[in-house]
Amino acid sequence: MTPRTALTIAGSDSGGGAGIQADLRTFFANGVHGLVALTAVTVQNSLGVQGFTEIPADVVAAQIKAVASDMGVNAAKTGMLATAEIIRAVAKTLDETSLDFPLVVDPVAASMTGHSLLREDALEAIRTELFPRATLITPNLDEVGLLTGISVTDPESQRSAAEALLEFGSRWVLVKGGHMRDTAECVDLLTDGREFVSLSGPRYETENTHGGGDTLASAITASLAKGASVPEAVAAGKKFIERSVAEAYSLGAGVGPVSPFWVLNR
Ligand SMILES: Nc1ncnc2c1ncn2[C@@H]1O[C@H](COP(=O)(O)OP(=O)(O)OP(=O)(O)O)[C@@H](O)[C@H]1O
Ligand SMILES: Cc1ncc(CO)c(N)n1
Repeated sequence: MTPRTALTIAGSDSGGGAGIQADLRTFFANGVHGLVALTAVTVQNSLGVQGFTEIPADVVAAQIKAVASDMGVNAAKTGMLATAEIIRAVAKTLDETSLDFPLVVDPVAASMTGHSLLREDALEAIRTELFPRATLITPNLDEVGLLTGISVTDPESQRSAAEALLEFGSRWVLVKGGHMRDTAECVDLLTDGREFVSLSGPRYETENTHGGGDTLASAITASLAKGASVPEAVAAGKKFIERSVAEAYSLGAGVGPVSPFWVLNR
């Protein structure tokens, strides 16, 4: 049987734990065929990002057109987009394909070690060009701060930030709480302005969370590709990332990756 398809528009992580590598292994683990529009090649390992080179914007656009016109896209996600020019090309191409698939925008600004994955001015382009086209956006707390100026420290500020982010035009917002390190639970807040869903799970004691945000967003995208509603897809994504953090492994001298391998032993 032909599986559903999910498209990732994102960068490559030479360390294999984040970026398109995280997306493809998560799509596979969720029974979805992964399609790729590569935006950048990063040079990185467990210690951080040493640099990146972006793919020309017209080549990013051509990759999206090639797969969308021939293979069909059931859902898509964006990760590292590198430059404002690529972001504009992605927005234009998504409009031109005029396919009605759900779009998850993970506004990746920096790696977890703090290295920038976006040229200056590009986060603003994600906000203006992609958020209005997004079914769901999935910022972490650092990205929430950059986008809204709100510093999330508790459930009230998490809710205010979610409401402020909705103003940028996406249908749903998921404010991830992984970076609120002094809480016993990891609480992510999902809202469309009417429904507020607090997704709570244990915070595992591990330093190895490389690729966690990408894995969550791609697990959500895979569920959307299979026809789930946004609340269903986010709940499934949260379960998926929880197990993947619980089974994260050390690799290299720095931060190891979250692991989707647990699905092989189910
Ligand atoms: N230690 C942990 N234990 C359990 N779940 C976690 C842990 N850390 C993060 N998570 C969950 O992982 C997902 C990603 O959250 P986070 O806020 O860390 O995003 P992120 O910063 O984009 O990820 P990263 O930069 O690590 O790729 C969220 O669902 C969050 O609740
Ligand atoms: C290529 C790439 N995309 C996203 C992230 C964020 O996890 C990363 N470290 N590298």
